[in-house]
Amino acid sequence: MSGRLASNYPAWKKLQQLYDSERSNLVLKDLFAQDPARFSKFSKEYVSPDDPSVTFLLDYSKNLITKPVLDTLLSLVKEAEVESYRDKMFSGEHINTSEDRAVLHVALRNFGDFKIAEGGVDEVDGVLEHIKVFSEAVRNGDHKGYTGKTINTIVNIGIGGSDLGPVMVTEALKAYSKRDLTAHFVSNIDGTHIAETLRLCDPETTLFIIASKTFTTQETITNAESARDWFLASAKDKSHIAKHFVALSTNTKAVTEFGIAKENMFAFWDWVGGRYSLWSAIGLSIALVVGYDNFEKLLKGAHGMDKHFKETPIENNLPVLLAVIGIWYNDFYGSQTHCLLPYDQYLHKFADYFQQGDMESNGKFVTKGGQRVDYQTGPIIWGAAGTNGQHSFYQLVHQGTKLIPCDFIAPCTTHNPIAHSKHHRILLSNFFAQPEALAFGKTEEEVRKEVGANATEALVKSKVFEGNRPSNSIIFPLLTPSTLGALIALYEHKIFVQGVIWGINSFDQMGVELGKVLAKNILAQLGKPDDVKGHDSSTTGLIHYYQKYRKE
Ligand SMILES: O=P(O)(O)OC[C@H]1O[C@H](O)[C@H](O)[C@@H](O)[C@@H]1O
Repeated sequence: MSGRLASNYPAWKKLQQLYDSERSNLVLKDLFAQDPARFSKFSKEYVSPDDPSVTFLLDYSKNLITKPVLDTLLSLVKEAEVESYRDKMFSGEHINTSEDRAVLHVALRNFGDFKIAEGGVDEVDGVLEHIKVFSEAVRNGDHKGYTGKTINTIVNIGIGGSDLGPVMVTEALKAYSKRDLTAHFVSNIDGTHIAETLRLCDPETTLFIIASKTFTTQETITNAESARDWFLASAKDKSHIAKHFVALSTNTKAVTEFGIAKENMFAFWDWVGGRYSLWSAIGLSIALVVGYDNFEKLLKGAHGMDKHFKETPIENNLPVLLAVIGIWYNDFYGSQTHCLLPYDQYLHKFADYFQQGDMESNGKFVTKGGQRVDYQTGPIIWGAAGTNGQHSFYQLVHQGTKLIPCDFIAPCTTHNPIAHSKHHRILLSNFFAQPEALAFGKTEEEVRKEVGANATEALVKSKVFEGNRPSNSIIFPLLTPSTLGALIALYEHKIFVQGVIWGINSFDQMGVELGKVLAKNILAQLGKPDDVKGHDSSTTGLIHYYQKYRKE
C-alpha cells in the first residue's frame, strides 16, 4: 500500500535471481531428505494471546522455499514497510487513499485494546449492545411478529460482503445454531432467488434483514422491495413492517425512506469495507443464528489474531508468512491461482468468501500512486470442501500443467462423531494424504514396479506424479467460533500484507463500477429494438435477440 512498485525493491530483484539460480534445487523430496528438522523449522503453532484454547498449527514446510528464500521474502516485507502500514491501519490513518477512508475492521473486534481515534469507533460497543438485545429478544421469543407469533425464519437480503460473510459464518458455525430458527440468504437480483425463498416463508413468522452498507445496491433494494410487497400482501398495514424488517446500513436516510424505523437500523461506518463487514452490524444474522455470545467469541478470536499480527516479529508472524509464500508463487513461479481446501463440511463456503475477500481487495493493476504494475497482483482464489474436490478437480492439481499452491485446512475433532468418528478419520486421512501426494508424487520407477513389465510406456507415463506441488496445512482442535474468527483474520491480514507489497489499494473496488453503469443504461433501452443505441454490434445483436424471444 506504499504505492511503490514492488519490482523496484532490492529484495524483489534478489528473489528473481534466487528463483533463476535455485529453482532446480527447490525439490521438496530433496529438501526434506537433506534436513530432518524441516518440519519444525517451517511450521508454527498459533496460540491466541488472549485465550490459549484458540490455537492452530500452520505447517508451511511443504513449500518450495529454503531459509535464504524465506529470508529474502521477509526482506521484501521490510523494504515495503509492511509493519509501518500495518500500524497505520491499526491507528485509523486513511490508508484507503482513493476513497479517503480509514480501514478499521480491527476496530469492530477491539475490546478496548488498540487506541483508535476515528469517528464512529466509540459507537461500536453501542451497536454490539443493540445486536445483543435484539438477537436475544428474537431468539427467546420476546420479539413477536404482527399476529403475535414467534419469529422462526430470518431472511438476510444482501449481496457481496453483505451476504458472503454471514452465509459463510452461519454455515461454518451450524453446530452452534438454534435449530428451530431457519436462516435464508437472498443475494441475486434473479427473481428466482427471492421467489424460491419466499415460498419457504410465512409472513407472520419471518424477519427480513436488509443488509446493505450503502443501501443503494440495486440487487438488495429490489429484493427488499419485493419482500416488502410480499409481506404487505398478507399484513396489509404498513405499521407491521417495524416488527418484520430491520436494516444494517450506514445510510440512515435511505433506510428510513424505505420505511424502516431508525430504531430498527443497526449502524456501521464508512471505514468498514464491504468484504470486511461480517464483524459489524452485517453480522446480525450470525448473532441471530448462533447467539450473541458465540458472535462475541468470533470477534474475540479475530482480535487475538489482530494482536498477533500487530505485535509479532515478521519471521514468526503467520499472516506475513502466508503472504510472502503466496507472493513467491504468484510473482516468481507464475502461479495464477490459489486454492483453499477446507476438510470440514462446515467450511464449505470458505473459498467463496475469500474469493471476494482476496480478489476484490487485490485484483488491481495500478499502484496507489497510479502506476501500472509490471508484475502479477492478486491470485484467482478458488476451492471446495474436501473430499469433494478430490473427485472433480484434483486431477488437474496433481497432474495438470499448472502449479496450484493449496491451503489444506482441517479440525482434529469433528462436531459430528458419527460411527465413532469413522467418517472423520477417513476425512483426515485424506487431509494428510493429499499434501503428501502433491509434494512427493510417484516416480516412473515406482509406477513400473506397480504395473509390471507388460505395461505400455504410455500407461506408465500417465501414472507418474511429478510431485513438488506446494501446500500449506492448517490444523486446529475443533471448529469453534473463536477459532473461526482467528482463521478469517489470518487470511484478512495475509491479503493486507500482499497488497502493501504490491503497492496497491486493497480497500477500494473501482473495478465493479463500469458494469453497473452500463447495465443501468441498457436497462433503460430494453423496451424496444429502436431504443438500443450506442453499443457495439455484438451487444446490440444480443439485446435484439432477447427482445425477439422474451415473454413478459
Ligand atoms: O453492502 P452494499 O453497500 O449493498 O454493497 C454490497 C457489495 O457491493 C459492491 O459490489 C461492492 O463491490 C462489494 O464490496 C459490496 O460488498
